[in-house]
Amino acid sequence: MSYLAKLIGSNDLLDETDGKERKKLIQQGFHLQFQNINASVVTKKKEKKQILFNVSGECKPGEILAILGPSGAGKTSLMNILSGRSQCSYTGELLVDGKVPNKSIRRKFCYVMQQDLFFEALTLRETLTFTATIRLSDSMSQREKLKKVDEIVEVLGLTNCIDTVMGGVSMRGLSGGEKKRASIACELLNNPKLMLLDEPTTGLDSGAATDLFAALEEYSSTKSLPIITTIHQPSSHIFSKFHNIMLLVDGRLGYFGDRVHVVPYFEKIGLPCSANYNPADHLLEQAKDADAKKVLLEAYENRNILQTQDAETGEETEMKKSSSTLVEDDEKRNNRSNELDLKWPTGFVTQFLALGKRNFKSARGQLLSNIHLTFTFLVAAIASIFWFRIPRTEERLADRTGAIFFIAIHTQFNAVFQSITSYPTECKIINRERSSGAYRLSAFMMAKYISEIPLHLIKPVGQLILMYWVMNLMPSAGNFFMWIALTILTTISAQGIAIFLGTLFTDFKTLLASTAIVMLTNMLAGGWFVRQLPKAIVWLRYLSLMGYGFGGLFIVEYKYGDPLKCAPSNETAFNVCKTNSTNTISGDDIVEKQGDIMPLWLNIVAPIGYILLFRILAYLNLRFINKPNK
Ligand SMILES: Nc1ncnc2c1ncn2[C@@H]1O[C@H](COP(=O)(O)OP(=O)(O)OP(=O)(O)O)[C@@H](O)[C@H]1O
Repeated sequence: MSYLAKLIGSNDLLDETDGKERKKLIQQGFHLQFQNINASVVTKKKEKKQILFNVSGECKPGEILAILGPSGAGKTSLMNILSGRSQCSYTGELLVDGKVPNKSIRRKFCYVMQQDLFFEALTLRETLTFTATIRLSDSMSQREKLKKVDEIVEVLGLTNCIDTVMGGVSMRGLSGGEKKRASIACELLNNPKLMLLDEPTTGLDSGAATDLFAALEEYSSTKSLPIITTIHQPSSHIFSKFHNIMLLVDGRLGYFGDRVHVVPYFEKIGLPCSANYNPADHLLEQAKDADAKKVLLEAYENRNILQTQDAETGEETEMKKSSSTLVEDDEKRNNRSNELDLKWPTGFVTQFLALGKRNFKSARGQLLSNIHLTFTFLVAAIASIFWFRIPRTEERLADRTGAIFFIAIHTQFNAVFQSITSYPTECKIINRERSSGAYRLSAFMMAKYISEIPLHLIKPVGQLILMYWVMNLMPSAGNFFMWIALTILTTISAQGIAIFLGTLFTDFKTLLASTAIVMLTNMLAGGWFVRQLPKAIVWLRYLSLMGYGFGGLFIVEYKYGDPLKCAPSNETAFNVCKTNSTNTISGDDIVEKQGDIMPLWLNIVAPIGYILLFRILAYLNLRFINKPNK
């Protein structure tokens, strides 16, 4: 039995759970109607470009609507608008069961986008388990959720690759077709009431594509689920599964109506399709041909399919009644997206734990990869060679201070740049998940802040353990543990800067450039390279995390360490060496000579402030400014 046949046979897939007693319900899907959708984008040259022109249509429960059209016709743009995730500006009307959809209705839309996005290092099982844990109601036990995962895996034919990593740019994993099915599986776990599929056959061979649509057709009719799909070149077999066809030609409607009427319609307008020729191919050829396009658009302008259909059924839809008054614009849409809706499928704790687990697994693969561990060890080894067993003497004071500064800046640069490298893919996935209302932002942020900390600490602490003894830093347990504590503090606070910048700049090149500028300023203001900052920017010293990191280590090493042996009296830079009979320089003298070193308490309190400040700023930025499209 093919996986599609099994899918058809699975009655459980969309069952709702009601407390202890699980009732099998036939899922009644939504009736989606849209009218006069006009959309435009602003090009790089700052010109407004209209990409959709008065596009109208509908999809009833249990029907499959296929949106066809040549590349660039506007199919994906329309799908983005219907799913509520469009970034372009648009006007028009969209109704679900006769009402403007709110956030909780939109959460029941599932949208399988063209690009499959996953955390590369997670296996398919981990990915689906995460989705089930977070998207299926808390009233289901984890065992039931896992059972559902198994069912979906089986019906979608993914059993053989369940323990394969998802893969992506940096590692190989699932094939394209498997990833597409994995995307569908993730969405099915959300018990959708409307399915939107953008090019679901990409990466599938013709047999698998046919199977997929056979299943979708059956699925749609048994669950009364409306499915809207874009598709490039369906075979005639797949074409026969569609109930309605929408043909887009340069953003305009070339045809919208019943699939069985499409061939007679084309014949009627003078664009006949040869017998035994795939109607889908014919439609696309006409939509590309300059002369045929004109005929198509003119013919369609003089016809209103919705009205024709209504005339056939004798019904007047609410959409038609309200079309002249209910025109949705960007402002209304934004207001609507701010509506308070507390109906999350799962509670904060479930979301926090699941997100923390996923984040940990995903970051572990990246932060503790062999290449990173080798790099960490090599840096520690090279630094240890350069600063090998520095004697506690005045002659080597500059070298010892240089080693302290190196450790302070290396810890921070490492924490920041390692954090930002994962953002480009991570941000896209998270925006997509937030758009579909998968979890609370607060649960995500808390999970991100906490789950990654141990991973971020392993390398700097490991490096420090090696370098501390080889470099001959103050040989006392108290000092050593203070160094470890300060390194942990510096790492966590630097990670906060990276998280904030990552939420601020979504484009990776901009993120990289701005991080470099922030870190350079941070370093220059830190009091090592420039001792006397110009008056106008002296305040930067108080913002420099590098300065606090360096200052803390400096005080612990000198002030709370053994004194240094003086240089010969004709070479010493310390007056105390000329008068002091012990021939040593105390930590206080060194701190005083260095100048511009903040007290230890401030070097601890300020990074703690950074930890909180940048994490709060990152949350507020994602909450109110860099919001995903709803
Ligand atoms: N942000 C944007 N800036 C400029 N042009 C855009 C933008 N988004 C979409 N477009 C343009 O809008 C038109 C429709 O794009 P869309 O991706 O919807 O087409 P499509 O039919 O889905 O194409 P394909 O089948 O190749 O995916 C194209 O001409 C595209 O270049």
